[in-house]
Amino acid sequence: MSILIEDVSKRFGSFQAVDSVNLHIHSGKLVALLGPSGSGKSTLLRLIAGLETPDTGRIRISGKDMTYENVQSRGIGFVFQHYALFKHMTVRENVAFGLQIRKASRFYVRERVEELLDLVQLRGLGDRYPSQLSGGQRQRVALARTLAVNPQVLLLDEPFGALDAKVRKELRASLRHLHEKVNVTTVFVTHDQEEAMELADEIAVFNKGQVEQVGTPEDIYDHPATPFVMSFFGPVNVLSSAAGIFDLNHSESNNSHVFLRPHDVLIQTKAEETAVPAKVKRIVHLGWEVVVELSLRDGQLVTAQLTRDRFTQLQLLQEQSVYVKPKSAKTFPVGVQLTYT
Ligand SMILES: Nc1ncnc2c1ncn2[C@@H]1O[C@H](COP(=O)(O)OP(=O)(O)OP(=O)(O)O)[C@@H](O)[C@H]1O
Repeated sequence: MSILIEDVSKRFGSFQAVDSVNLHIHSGKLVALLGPSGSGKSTLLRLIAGLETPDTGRIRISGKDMTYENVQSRGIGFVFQHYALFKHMTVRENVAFGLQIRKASRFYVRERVEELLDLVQLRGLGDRYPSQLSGGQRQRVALARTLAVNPQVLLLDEPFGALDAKVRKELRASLRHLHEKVNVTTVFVTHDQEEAMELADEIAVFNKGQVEQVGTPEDIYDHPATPFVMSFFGPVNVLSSAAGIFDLNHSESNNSHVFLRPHDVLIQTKAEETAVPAKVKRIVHLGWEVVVELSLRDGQLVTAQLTRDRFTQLQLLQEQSVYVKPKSAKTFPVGVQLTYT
């Protein structure tokens, strides 16, 4: 089931939470809404669910205008960060709940619940109560309970937000696995760039209520449309002038900022036509990678990230004179919003 968001806006008092958003979520895809806190992701999710009504625009699910339909008629399953399971019910009873309300036959409920417990890898825990489960297991029950009634669309609002890093990683893998099996159109809110990249078929990057870019994780990482998007996706050097890092014949004008990923800064010990002189200021060892801070000839600082092997090859020392050149860089005109902070 596809979801079409057409020019949707939502204001709370004088605050524009969602600002003229257009987004096409294709059937069967897992799409992440990614952005900093307060950028409007959850509000858009609530608008899709029917928990809020937009001020302007249309929301179509499978082609049907659902903008003013109530929550129940939208066929949507919702999982929140703190999903309240029924504490007095076992796992099995929790998963069965929606089916029993819909008066499904006892036989169907029994079969379906076991199938779902299998799907979320909780077979054998059906008789436990929520208090006897870990946080990750509870979110799996929440997913099974939501999927039990075959929603047309699954909406997840930071579902792993309250869990520790290791459990989050495990649950990401199981959500991806589950999505491949169930193939329900899924919209996932997160502020974690790595989570979005690992899970999503497509990412919509939010900033101040607007969508800055939509694309596959590779697309967005390799071809960020704006400085905001580039700086949101991992560390980046922002240089105020191109002259410091490009050789002087380079065509980049000084009316632009240069955005350069640390792993795209190449260091060498010998002079070369396109490399510019720099000095090693600081060396930080981080296990398999080494971060080197350099000062360029015009005083600008730039951070390079290299593998330990490459570092050992170069045998860099503090205050050493070296040569650097960008493997790849992006320039954005002066005057646009530079980063998300
Ligand atoms: N019901 C409401 N009444 C007033 N303001 C609201 C309401 N819901 C959301 N907002 C405001 O709208 C803005 C966007 O909120 P939203 O929850 O959509 O952001 P978000 O990107 O999901 O951020 P987070 O990750 O922190 O939840 C926030 O500044 C929030 O305070």
